[in-house]
Amino acid sequence: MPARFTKMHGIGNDFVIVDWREDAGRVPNAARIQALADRHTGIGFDQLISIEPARDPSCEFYYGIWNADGSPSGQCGNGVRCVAAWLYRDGAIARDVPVRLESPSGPVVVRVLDEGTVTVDMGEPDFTPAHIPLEHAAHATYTLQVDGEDVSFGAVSMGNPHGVVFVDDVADPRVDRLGPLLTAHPIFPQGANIGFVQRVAVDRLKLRVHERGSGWTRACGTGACAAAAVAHALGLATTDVAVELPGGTLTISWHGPGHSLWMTGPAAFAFEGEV
Ligand SMILES: N[C@H](CCC[C@H](N)C(=O)O)C(=O)O
Repeated sequence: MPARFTKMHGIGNDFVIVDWREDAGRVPNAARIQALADRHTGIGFDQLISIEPARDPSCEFYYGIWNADGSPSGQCGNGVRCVAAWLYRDGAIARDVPVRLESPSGPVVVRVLDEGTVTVDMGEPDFTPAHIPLEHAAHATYTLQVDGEDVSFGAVSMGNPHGVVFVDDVADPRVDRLGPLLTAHPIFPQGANIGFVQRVAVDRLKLRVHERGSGWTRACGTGACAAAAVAHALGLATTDVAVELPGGTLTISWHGPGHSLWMTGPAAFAFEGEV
């Protein structure tokens, strides 16, 4: 039986959204996800995202997240903005009202500002190594020998694992080499999304992310959150930061430990389809 889907993106990080509200608890086959994610022989996407009935009674809906390689994830920042926009267009949630949605790593709160803009309370960044997870004692920054050079990075969980490397120029070819090596490094037992941050100003960062399970993407919402959180924690960025990714800019606001981190940005519809 053909299945309907909606193709969406958050500043170029692209998704297939499937409505499984009548179909709770499906666990999609990794090989099937890989086939659909293929940009030549499938639909093509960075992540598959399902909309399902909430398991947590305090939440309105649950959303599942799978990378292009079929691996699951605990959070997707650009994706949850698209889920909110999808539910708003469907009439399932209202505009300008905080709505709790349940991710695999726990609840977040979304608010649809207008058809194409969503703000999200992403919860508090978690720097505890065991929660990232990261195989190391807790430090402000970590240093690894990678590809014959010392690489320093910050590490944080936004519900999924992130490493954050500060560089002088995100266009440096060294970045292309280090991304996959760090994503797969054993210090991250579940892999990691690796962001390379160029500090343009105290309130403006340039960012490229090599995503676990999907590779280089045009944007990574949790990656923007992680970059802003690590930069703020290291005293390199203020509380309100514009994060410029290849696909566009996100606004991140974080007032430090004990506070939620807010992410605001676009969500766009591309097309509907059946597969
Ligand atoms: N690749 C990520 C999931 C998608 C994150 C990204 N697309 C975002 O917008 O946060 C992981 O395996 O944790």
